[in-house]
Amino acid sequence: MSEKETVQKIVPFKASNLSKKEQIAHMFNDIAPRYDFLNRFMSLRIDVLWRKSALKRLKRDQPKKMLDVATGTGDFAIMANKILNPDSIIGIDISTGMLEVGKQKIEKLGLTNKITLQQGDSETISFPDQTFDAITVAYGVRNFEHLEKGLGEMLRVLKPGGKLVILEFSNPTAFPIKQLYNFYFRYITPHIGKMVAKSQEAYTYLPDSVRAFPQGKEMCDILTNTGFQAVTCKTLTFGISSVYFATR
Ligand SMILES: C[S@@+](CC[C@H](N)C(=O)[O-])C[C@H]1O[C@@H](n2cnc3c(N)ncnc32)[C@H](O)[C@@H]1O
Repeated sequence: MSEKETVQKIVPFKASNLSKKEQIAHMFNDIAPRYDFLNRFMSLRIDVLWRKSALKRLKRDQPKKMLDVATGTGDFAIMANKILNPDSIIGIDISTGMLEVGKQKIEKLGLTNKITLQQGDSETISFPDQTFDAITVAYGVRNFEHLEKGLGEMLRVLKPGGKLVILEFSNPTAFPIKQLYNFYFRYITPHIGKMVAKSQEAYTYLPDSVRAFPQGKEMCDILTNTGFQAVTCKTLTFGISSVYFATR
């Protein structure tokens, strides 16, 4: 079985008959109210630095029309607006619970004229070909039911020369970070998830899916085979996260 097939089989609710996509939507609906807090708490706010580092790469491209795929509660879209100041950003996600939290944040920030969140599936993006100057995805691609389908759709809606930025967890390889990270992810995160978000499944699914997800060269090859060009990967903080850049 290839890595790709393995990650598709990793689901949050092992006894459920629902598809991976349905389970993912349910899981994120459940944890939506606590999602932002847990992100900051569990990463000791380092995720904010990773997000900034990923988005800064788009500065020289000055994208005007942006799409944030798997936008969740909109954090990446909100930061993209601040750093890149495009004309508009559309965020799509399959979880209505996450979108609801995001919409409230955007309204409070007075950004409804710039950022629009709407329900949408990365595997069937409801925009015409060549619509966007740049597409961003933070911690989303690992959750897709069909990774290549999602990547193919992003390629389709990007303008020629348009840029894709993917931020995703990866597995550190160096001693002792690898050992500390594995211990934290395997034994601590599920308990924090259970206590705070009342969902041990979500925070057990997190390390399981990260472990199985293609990363580094393997992920670059998948992007290249999908049709992206100039694909590069940069690891962040000992390889705990990775950013992939690609051009249509
Ligand atoms: C870990 S959250 C990331 C949210 C946000 N991008 C962030 O950086 O905080 C993953 C998100 O991916 C969404 N997702 C998973 N599969 C999706 C799909 N096929 N299409 C759109 N969104 C999807 C989930 O609903 C969830 O909100």
